[in-house]
Amino acid sequence: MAAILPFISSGQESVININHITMKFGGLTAVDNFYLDIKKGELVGLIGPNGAGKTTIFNMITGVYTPTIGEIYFEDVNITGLPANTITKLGIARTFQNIRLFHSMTVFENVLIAETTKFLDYKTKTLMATTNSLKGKDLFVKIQRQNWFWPAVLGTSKYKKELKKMKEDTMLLLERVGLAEYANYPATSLPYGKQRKLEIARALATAPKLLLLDEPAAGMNPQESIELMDFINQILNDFDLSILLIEHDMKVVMGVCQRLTVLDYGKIIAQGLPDEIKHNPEVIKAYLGDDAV
Ligand SMILES: Nc1ncnc2c1ncn2[C@@H]1O[C@H](COP(=O)(O)OP(=O)(O)OP(=O)(O)O)[C@@H](O)[C@H]1O
Repeated sequence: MAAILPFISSGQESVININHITMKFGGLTAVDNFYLDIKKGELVGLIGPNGAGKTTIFNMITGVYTPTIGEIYFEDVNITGLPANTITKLGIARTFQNIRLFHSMTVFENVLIAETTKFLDYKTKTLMATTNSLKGKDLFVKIQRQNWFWPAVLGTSKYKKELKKMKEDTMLLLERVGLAEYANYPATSLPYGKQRKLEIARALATAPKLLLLDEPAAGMNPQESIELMDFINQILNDFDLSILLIEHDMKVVMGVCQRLTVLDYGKIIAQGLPDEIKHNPEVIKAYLGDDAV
């Protein structure tokens, strides 16, 4: 096996430090002793064949799963096992492999609902995170009607002020990501590439410091992938972010990532710069099989 060179620290502050985490599902070890340190402003790629454990790592970072072994530190806070909504509030946002927009809402409303999560109380956030039967507008209406939250604030000047600010922030965000002209369009009427962009915009509305992107180029045509690369670079700079990117499209991975970690069967098989990874025999073997090396 080729040597795994440790990443040489740039001396910058870490945004996240993943400290040797393992995730077991019964007898299956989906992730085995995974570690990664991401610095502020970095864009790191997490790649590997299907089933390698990439999404499971996102699920551990975001609180969907608690690692069987190991710890995760976000800005020096141990977030291992914290509820997902607390982790969002601390500053980690994600997108999913399959687009998860609120279908019956407009572009504006999709971002507004994420803006509101900055203001909603714990119970409301839990409801949003756990309500599977309600979608889109129905969910929004239900949240607004909750007699343990909204009546207390509805009509008060504080609420009105906050709502006004949320709407302004939503419009500002849509302008910054180039979606303002579509604000009143139904979200699902947008072309596929723009729906992906909207999903990322919705994640940005929670003001993350770390953004996890799970296969954002999936299903995109070559032109949309090129635009996505520009967009990822733009938000990295404009929103003062760090990004961890899962992606199968190697053109996108090699085009935007500053360094890469490669997984196979839950284990790290290589870490390094894109050019080093491209020629790493272990990586070529994992993707193409023994005959390739
Ligand atoms: N909740 C779960 N229960 C049992 N097994 C699981 C669970 N979640 C994931 N796995 C298994 O863990 C392994 C890693 O899955 P994971 O989805 O993390 O891989 P991946 O690298 O993201 O794959 P892909 O590129 O296809 O999305 C797979 O064998 C998967 O079947």
